[in-house]
This record gives sequence, structure tokens and C-alpha cells, in this order.
Amino acid sequence: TNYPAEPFKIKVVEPIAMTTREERAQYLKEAGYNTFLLNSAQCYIDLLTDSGTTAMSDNQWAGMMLGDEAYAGSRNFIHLQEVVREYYGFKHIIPTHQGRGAENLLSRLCIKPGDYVPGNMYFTTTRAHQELNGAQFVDIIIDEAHDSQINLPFKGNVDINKLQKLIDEVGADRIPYVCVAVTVNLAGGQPVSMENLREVKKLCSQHGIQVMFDATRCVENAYFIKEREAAYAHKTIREILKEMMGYSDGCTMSGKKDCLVNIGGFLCMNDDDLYQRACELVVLFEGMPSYGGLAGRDMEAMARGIEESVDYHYIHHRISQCRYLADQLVAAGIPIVLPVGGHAVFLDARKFLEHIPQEQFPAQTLAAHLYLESGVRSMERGIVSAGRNKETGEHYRPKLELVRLTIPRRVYTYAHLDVVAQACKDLYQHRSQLQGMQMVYEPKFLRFFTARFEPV
Ligand SMILES: CC1=C(O)/C(=C\N=C(/Cc2ccc(O)c(F)c2)C(=O)O)C(COP(=O)(O)O)=CN1
Repeated sequence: TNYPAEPFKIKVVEPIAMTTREERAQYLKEAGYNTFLLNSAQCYIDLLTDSGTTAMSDNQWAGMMLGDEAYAGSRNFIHLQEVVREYYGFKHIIPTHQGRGAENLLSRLCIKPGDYVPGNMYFTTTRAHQELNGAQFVDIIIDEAHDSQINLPFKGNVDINKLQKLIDEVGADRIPYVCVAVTVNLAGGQPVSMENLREVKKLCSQHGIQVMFDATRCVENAYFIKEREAAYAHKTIREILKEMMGYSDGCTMSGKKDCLVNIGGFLCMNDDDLYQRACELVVLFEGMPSYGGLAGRDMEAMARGIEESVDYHYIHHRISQCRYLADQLVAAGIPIVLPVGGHAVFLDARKFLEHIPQEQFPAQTLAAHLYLESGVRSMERGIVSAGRNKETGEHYRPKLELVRLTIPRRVYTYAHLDVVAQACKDLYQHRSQLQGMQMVYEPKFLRFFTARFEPV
């Protein structure tokens, strides 16, 4: 496998934190053994998230100087609107401060209590807004997506039979839209094939059900289609992206990922009536429909980021970095989610720490110790992130108990990934010495962000 050199040269550098193990032990204790509660200055290589951690290009920074901060009808909004129409093909766009802003609007606009929103595996904030508006999330992803070791090219795919079954059971009028994530974050950044997208849209159109994409990592999804779906090998990323989005009626977007910005998002739709209702609602939560909680400069940076994101050399390098790290871990026999996803390498904490039961939070334990031993920050994506069933109050117990090593776009080099790989290997050697943890503070919503733990 060839690993392309970084397709950029470095113009500005930001020194990173060098810490000792003693210092990290103190920091970790103060952070309640929760990597979310560490300070950036305490993290050597920060793989917590790819969200908002992107390095912007000189072109984007130049765009920041061209912010038209008019309250209404900013030039930058017009540019963003043009770019979204050109690259994604949607008729309408409403900027929001980030993905959650779009999820809030879409859920309030389309969901009524008692509805069902089917989707290819849950995502924390997406499900939270669906439930907040009275819907029940229904997982319609293929079964294999819940098994970290099954190596399929499109593990993010929707199981059409599961969708058909739900339609038969509850009726189309109880399904305001199907939420298709491209890629599927919690399955390990797994893509959806163009063929599957086509099938989902066909079935939904037959029943008059909207398809709404979570387009957060849609360029990574396009790359995997080019790489793994024969019919698209000779298409450009841009052509694939446009066709993909055509199999939806709209999307929510966290621009903080594939749009290469540090803040920003948007809601798109083709339906004029939905757009008008969204314009009425956005002024309550985000601001005028022409800025949606963003400064003009942010919209300019996002418009330019979208244009850059479909460059093959950029996305080929971005995905190759994930593969580079994964290949080293696989060679060392370390259990990770297969196949390698688009934005991260996911350690299988259940296999890594077989001796720790799920109710002692293996992924949380692994993330904490990886930081302690190496200064590498990662994110728990297991039972803590899954939260509690709001009916029974019991922990959801996901099959996937993962630690996400999330690679920011255009930030780290292969040398940093060598450090991460070595840290994982060292920890794997000593894994039997790790003990589980107990949660000593459990927040009410999305507990993983601010929960605190102690070793049992
Ligand atoms: C597929 C998808 C996302 O990945 C996503 C965000 N992702 C984050 C930040 C984050 C979100 C939720 C967590 O439990 C979490 F611990 C981390 C992340 O790191 O992956 C959003 C929401 O977009 P916003 O962050 O712009 O509002 C919508 N859809």
C-alpha cells in the first residue's frame, strides 16, 4: 500500500505539549479519567476528534479577511449558497452554527411525537434531537456493522428489509424521514455504497418518505465509492459526491469535518415549503436565514473548504493516514474495527481489555490509560457514549465498545502516527495490568462529555 506524502507544505506551526507521565497522571485525575475534560495544553497528540480540528488552507484564511459582516444578505452567504448548489446540488441551504444546529431545526420541523426515525446506526446528538422531539430512533443498518471484525467494503449500508419491515409495521405517515449517515461515525467511519443509496431512495419515494442525509463526512464516503465500487473507479470525487447527494431530499451537515472549517454547518433541502418553514424557525435558534449563527468570514471559509474538499490528492492523503496507522496496529495484532474507516482508527476495547466487563467501562479505561502512558488523547465510543435507555433507565449495551483515534484533517504527519502506533503497542503489551473504572458523576444528557470516573 502506498502512503502519499502530505499534499501540502507547512507555512505556520503550532508547538505541541510535551508532558511527563507524572504530570499526565495528575491531569488525568483532575479530569475525572475523562479525556473530554483534559485541556488541550495537556495533550501531546490530540486524536479526540476530527470535528473542528482541521487546519485551514491559506486560501481559506485569505477568505477570513473577506468576511462581509452585513447582518442580512452577506456576500459570503451568496458564495456559500452557490458552492452548496454546485457541489451538493440542493436547492436551498440554511447556515447553522454547526451540525447540531441543523439537527435541531430538522427534528423540530419534521418530527411529531410518536414518530419513528430509521437510520443507519445511531449518532449521539442526532438521536438526542430526534428523541427530544418525540421520535423513536430505529436502527436499520446491516447487522455486520455491529461486528468490529467483519471486513465488508460498505458496512454503513442500510438493510432494505429492516426499512421495509418498519414501513409495514408503523406506516409511512409515522416516518417523517429516513436519516442516512454518510459515513457512519460509530460503526467506525463506514461508508454507504451508491447502489444502496439508490435503493433506499427508491423505496422511500414509493412511500412518499423523505431521505435526509447526515452529510458530515460525505467526501470520505465519496472516496470509498470511488475506491470500492467498480462503476465509479473512473469518476471524480466531485462527480460521485453530486450523484450521492441526489439520492436524498436534503441533509444536515457539520461543516467541522469534511467542509474543512473550525466552526459551521448547514441544513439543506429541495422542498420549497420545508425551506420556508425552516426560515421561520432558524431566526429563533441561529439568526437570519442568511447567516444562521455564523460570521460572514466563517461562511466564506466553509465555501472555500467545500471547494478544496473534493480535491483527490487531499482526500487520498487524508484516508491514507488512517490506513497508515491501522496497518501498523493490525501488524502488531491489536484489535481494531475493520475495514478501516475514513476519519479514524477505532480500537476494539472489548477485545483489547477482555478481562474488564462492559459495566466497568473498558473503552473509557483504555482511552484514559492511552493518554496516561503517551499523551495521546482519544475518545470513548462504547457503553458510556451509548447512554441509558430513557424508558428502562438501563445502560444501552452496544456490541461495539470502541476507542476512537480520530485523525484531524491536514494537521498531523506520519511521524505523529508512528508515535500513536508505538503507544498502542506498548499499552497492548501491558493490557492485563489495566483495571476497570466506576462512574462517580453521571450527567443527565449526553453523559460522556462531562462524566467523571475513578478506578475500581
Ligand atoms: C456524524 C455526525 C457527527 O460526527 C457529529 C459530530 N461529531 C463529533 C463531535 C461530537 C458530537 C457528539 C459526540 O457524542 C461527541 F462525542 C463528539 C465527533 O467528534 O465525531 C454531528 C454533530 O455535529 P456538530 O458537532 O457540528 O454539532 C452530527 N453527525
